[in-house]
Order: sequence, then structure tokens, then C-alpha cells
Amino acid sequence: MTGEAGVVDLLVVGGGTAGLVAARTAARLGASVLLVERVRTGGECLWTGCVPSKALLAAAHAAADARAAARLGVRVGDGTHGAVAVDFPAVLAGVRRAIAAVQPDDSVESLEAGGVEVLSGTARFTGPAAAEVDTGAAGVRVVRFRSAVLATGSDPVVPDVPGLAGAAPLTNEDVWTVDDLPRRLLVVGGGAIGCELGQAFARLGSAVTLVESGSRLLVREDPEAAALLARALAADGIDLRTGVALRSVHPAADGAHRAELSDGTTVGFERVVVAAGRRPRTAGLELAAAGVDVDEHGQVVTDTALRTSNPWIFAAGDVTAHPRFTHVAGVHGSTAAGNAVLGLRRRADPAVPRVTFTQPEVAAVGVAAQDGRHVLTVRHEEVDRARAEDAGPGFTRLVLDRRNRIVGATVVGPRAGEMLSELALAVRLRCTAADLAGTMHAYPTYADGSWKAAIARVQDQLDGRLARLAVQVLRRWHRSATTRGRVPVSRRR
Ligand SMILES: Cc1cc2nc3c(=O)[nH]c(=O)nc-3n(C[C@H](O)[C@H](O)[C@H](O)COP(=O)(O)OP(=O)(O)OC[C@H]3O[C@@H](n4cnc5c(N)ncnc54)[C@H](O)[C@@H]3O)c2cc1C
Ligand SMILES: NC(=O)c1ccc[n+]([C@@H]2O[C@H](COP(=O)([O-])OP(=O)(O)OC[C@H]3O[C@@H](n4cnc5c(N)ncnc54)[C@H](O)[C@@H]3O)[C@@H](O)[C@H]2O)c1
Repeated sequence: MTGEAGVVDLLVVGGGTAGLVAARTAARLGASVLLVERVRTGGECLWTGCVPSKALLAAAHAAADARAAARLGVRVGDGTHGAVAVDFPAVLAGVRRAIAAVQPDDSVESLEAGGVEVLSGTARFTGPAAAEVDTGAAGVRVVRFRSAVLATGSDPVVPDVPGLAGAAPLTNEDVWTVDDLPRRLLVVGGGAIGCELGQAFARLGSAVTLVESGSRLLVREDPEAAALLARALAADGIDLRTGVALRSVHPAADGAHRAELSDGTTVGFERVVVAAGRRPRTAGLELAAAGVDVDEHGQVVTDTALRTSNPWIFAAGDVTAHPRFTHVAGVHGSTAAGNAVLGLRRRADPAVPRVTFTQPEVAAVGVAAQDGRHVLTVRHEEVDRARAEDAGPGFTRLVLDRRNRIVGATVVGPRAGEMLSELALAVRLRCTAADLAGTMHAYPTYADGSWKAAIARVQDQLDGRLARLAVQVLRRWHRSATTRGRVPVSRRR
């Protein structure tokens, strides 16, 4: 059966974060909006990404905190490491509850209440302003559109390693469905997913080996932040193998497997999770028919206003070359929809905050420390809250440009992600170290770290030759003015 609707103002392909926000934004602007989703609205973040991983980490961190409580004089059970019991099915039930709690916000009902028409099916382009949606039993629907937002997300990459397929590798898409806690878990990849899942499973009781082919974890972040995280993961019992790639996988006794690594060593495991990067989801979309270009990695190419090579088609979220985060998908979805419906050229904000939700959290925004920039670092040893809580190593690092504007920051420690928001605002508003130093911060908070760093910079400048001269002149003038009685008595000390 083929049906043809009238021309919609905006076709949105994909009902993950980017598509949901794009559709709602356009509907709020009065446009007629059709959102096509092939599986279920909510996308990766809700079902297989942020929400389940943060729920799993909450359980894992609770187990670790209980084990570490004796350090603060609090005994759990008989106080031994094994006294903390993890009920893995109950942990997974908690993960499902977390998803169910968030799901209504992303539901078809909430979209429809916002004025969005939702069609369940798989879209493909048939021309620069036309698409077909295969709805399964209800047949194919032809859609003509004035503009469109592509928001089809990304798939996990499973490397073509001999024998790996035989070990039934898990990815973020199905790791939530394992019935039993794996006794030995191999994690392939030391990016955000590998670090978060690796720490979660280690803290819940699996013996985890993490293999990363690069020379360190979190390759896009500050090297010292990555080093601190590596120490923390090792303290959780994770066997970290960096600079080593997975070469092949072989069956072993009792349904287990043996991995051979590029350094000649082997690792035994029951289950393997692959977190080795992402691939944009464009297969079957017939982008060529729509005149939409992709780059050599298959990512949809956009300009700064998120417009593709077809001026009426925009793209947002993981399918583009932009950093793969939910907040990026949401903000870019909104920007793309606004530009598409109103004909604007608003730019996507380049200052992207990023947080890896391990313990310690690793949070960063803007540019990393590099030559030619002024870098200020305050370590946990100088932050009273960290000292009071015996928080372990961590730091705050600010990166300044030549005019003392904050252009980047990295924070490693408890609640680093919460601290980051102030620094993201500082980067966006081009605040200087003096602006941050002049903003009173509550004591004792971890944000003391960034405050102290900014104050140190201002004090540094006051120690400069010109500043010292200015202070001397001011003091002399003040002294002579008070002597001559030109300054009111109330201002004299
Ligand atoms: C384990 C994990 C943890 C994460 N944690 C975080 C985190 O803590 N914070 C953070 O910011 N980010 C996190 N991310 C990243 C975040 O999940 C993604 O960046 C974000 O969900 C991308 O949203 P999207 O809308 O671009 O894509 P998606 O959410 O993947 O949505 C795309 C949608 O398009 C649909 N679709 C695809 N093709 C078609 C078609 N032809 N027709 C119709 N529909 C189609 C798909 O079914 C899907 O629903 C995490 C990712 C993972 C894997
Ligand atoms: N907290 C968060 O915001 C959060 C959490 C999870 C994921 N994410 C997003 O999801 C995206 C995907 O995450 P990811 O961790 O899969 O990708 P990634 O690209 O960040 O990391 C993948 C890692 O796997 C390594 N690798 C690739 N092939 C390998 C092999 N054969 N053997 C050993 N190592 C190998 C790579 O060197 C790389 O370091 C990230 O870009 C991130 O933005 C965000």
C-alpha cells in the first residue's frame, strides 16, 4: 500500500535525542512536523546509553563506597572486602527502573502532545525533497518535505578480529541483557564507554581486563586526567593493557574464551564487551538521492549552521562529525530545526562540555592545555573539601588565552561534572580569570579548585611590575589624601 501525505514543513528522521528535540522545536515554532522512527522513540541515550550506564554506575559506586567506608570508620558487615554482596539481577532491575522513569519524556504521546506527528517505520530518501517510509504492515508512505533534519545516530563498531564473533561479543546495545554477572570480563576499548562499563563491572564483582590499542585511556582528554583515571581503575582491580590491540579470540574450556593480544600475551574471559568506537548510521537512507554528502568516515557533512550539502536538509547528533554526546545532539537538534524552519544561519556552539562518569569523574570543556596558553592547576591537596573527605587524587586545570580569558578547563574528582557547568559558562561568555576570581564561591566545595586557580592568576598579575607600580602610586595618593583630610573619616581605618 502506498499513501501520499501533503508537504510537511519538516521531516525528522530518527527519534533519538537529536530528532526529539528538533521535532519539538519546529512544532513549537508552528511548523507541521513528521518524525519517523524505526524502532522506538528515545534513542540510544534512553535505552542503551546514558541512562542505563549511569544507573549501572550508581550501583557500582554504591558497592565501592560500602567497601571503602571502613576508611572513614564505618564498618559494613564484618568490614571485609567480601562482606558487600551484589545482587546482580536486582542491579539490572534498577537499570530498567531508571529507563522507565525517564521514558515518558521521550514517548510518542509526549511528542504528539507537543504537536508532532509520529510515524513508526524506516525512512529512505527518494529525491532532494521526498522520502519513503516503510511502515511494515501498513505499507510504504510517501513524504514530501520543505526541509528535513537527519538524526539517525550511530552504531557501535565491532572490529573484524578473527574469532571475536564466535565469542558472542556484547556492545552497549545488549550488555544490559546479560543474566549473570560475568566472572571474567574482557573490555575492548578505553574510551568513555570502555572506562565506564569496565569500572562498573569491576566494582560489581567481575574480574575485568581492559584492552586499549592507543597508548592511554580517554585519548581526547588531558593526559594527566587519563593517568589518574588509569590509577583509579587499577585500584578497582582492573587489569589495564594499554598500547595493546586484540589480535584473535579462541574457544577455551567450559564455554570460556582466550584472547590473544598484540604483545603476545593472552587473556581468559567468559564475556567480552566491545567499546571500540562508533559508525554513523546512514545505511539504506539513500543519501545520494537527496544530494547529502558524507565524509570518508561516513559522517554526514554539515556547515557551521548544521546544513548538509542539500540546503534544505540539516543534520544533528551522532550521524554528524560533531562530538557524540546527548547534550550536543539536543542542542544541535534544536539549532538545526530552528535554522530549517525559519531560514536562519545560527551556528552550533563550539564549546562542548564532556564528562566521563567514572570515579573519579573526568570533566572537560574547551581547549586542552597546550603550548602558548597559560595553564593553572590546583590539586586536591589544596582543596579543603577533598582533604576533609579524603577524596584521593584529583585536580582542576584552567587554560587561559593571552588576554586571561578562560578558554578551556579539565576537572578530575568527585562531582567534577557538576563543577564543569560554571566553567562551560565561563568559556562561552569569554570570562577572564579575574571574573571567576571575583565571584564568591561557597566553602568548602570542590569548586574551590577553580576559584583558587583563578585567584592565583590574579595574584600573579598583581605581583607584576606594572601592577606593583600602580598599587604603590595608589597607596601614596591615599596616604597623602588622608593626611590632608581629603578622604572622609568613615573611610579611614
Ligand atoms: C554506553 C553509552 C553511554 C553514553 N553515555 C553518555 C552520557 O553519559 N552523556 C552523554 O552526553 N552522552 C552519552 N552517550 C552518547 C549519547 O548516547 C549519544 O551521543 C546520543 O544518544 C546520540 O543521539 P542521536 O539522536 O544522535 O542518535 P540516537 O539516539 O541513536 O537516535 C537515532 C534514532 O534514529 C533511528 N533511525 C535510524 N535510522 C533510521 C531510519 N532510516 N528511519 C527511521 N529511524 C531511523 C534509530 O532507531 C534511533 O532511534 C553514551 C553512549 C553510549 C553508547
Ligand atoms: N559520559 C559520556 O558522555 C559518554 C559515555 C559513553 C560514551 N560516550 C560517547 O560515545 C562515543 C563512543 O564511545 P567509545 O568509547 O566506544 O568510543 P571512543 O572512540 O571514544 O573509544 C574507543 C577506543 O577503542 C580503542 N580501540 C578501537 N579498536 C580497538 C581494538 N581492536 N583493540 C583495542 N582497542 C581498540 C580506540 O583506540 C579508542 O580509544 C564517544 O565518542 C563518547 O562521546 C559518552
